[in-house]
Amino acid sequence: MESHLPNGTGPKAAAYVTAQPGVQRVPSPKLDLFVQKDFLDPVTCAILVELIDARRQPSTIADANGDPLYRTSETCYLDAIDPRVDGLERRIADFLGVDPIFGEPLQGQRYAVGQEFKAHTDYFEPMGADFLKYCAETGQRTWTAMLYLNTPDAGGATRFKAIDKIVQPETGKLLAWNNQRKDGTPNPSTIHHGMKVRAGTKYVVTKWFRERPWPQ
Ligand SMILES: O=C(O)CCC(=O)C(=O)O
Ligand SMILES: [Fe+2]
Repeated sequence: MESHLPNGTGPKAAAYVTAQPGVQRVPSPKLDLFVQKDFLDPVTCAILVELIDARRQPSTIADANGDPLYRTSETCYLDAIDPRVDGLERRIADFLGVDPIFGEPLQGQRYAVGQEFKAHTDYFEPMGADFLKYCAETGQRTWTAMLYLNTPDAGGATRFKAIDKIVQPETGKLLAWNNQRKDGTPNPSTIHHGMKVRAGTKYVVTKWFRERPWPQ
């Protein structure tokens, strides 16, 4: 398998993920977006749902834009000391070919009916007020890996509006994209929207990787 830089950056990053068994690459020249069904088994997904339910707090955002309904979900950090979380973090890093030292702690999100995360990008705006606060030490975000832990009864899809692609939430399905273009600049075509849940509850975990190691 082709290698790329250990933080997941560089022109070969997408080639590495494309070579993973069973992965689907969403065809688009605008961004590197991948879907892997059944990445995690339903029993482990259910355990993670329980961990999120036990720890959830209202979500926050960087570069707050004054819209209190921008991100209405609840969030928690999941502790890598828990062996089930640690195993998943290593599997995600292996899938992307990224060294786990570049990973932020795994984050869980819970969306009740009507909750959403409006259209946004996961990288930090280079000219934004919060850029230095979030990026001075560890650099920009490189890859996002997001795993659906359950299948909500209705709604809760993830929409990539720049490429007109909607991914439906499904227990165990992994979604991963490169937040950078091949030249290392942030890719605005990664803009995505965690759409409103219409019935039931939606649970996801998200893992972001950085250009430089995350302090352990
Ligand atoms: O829940 C979703 O579908 C998207 C979540 C998301 O974009 C994020 O947490 O950054
Ligand atoms: Fe996001």
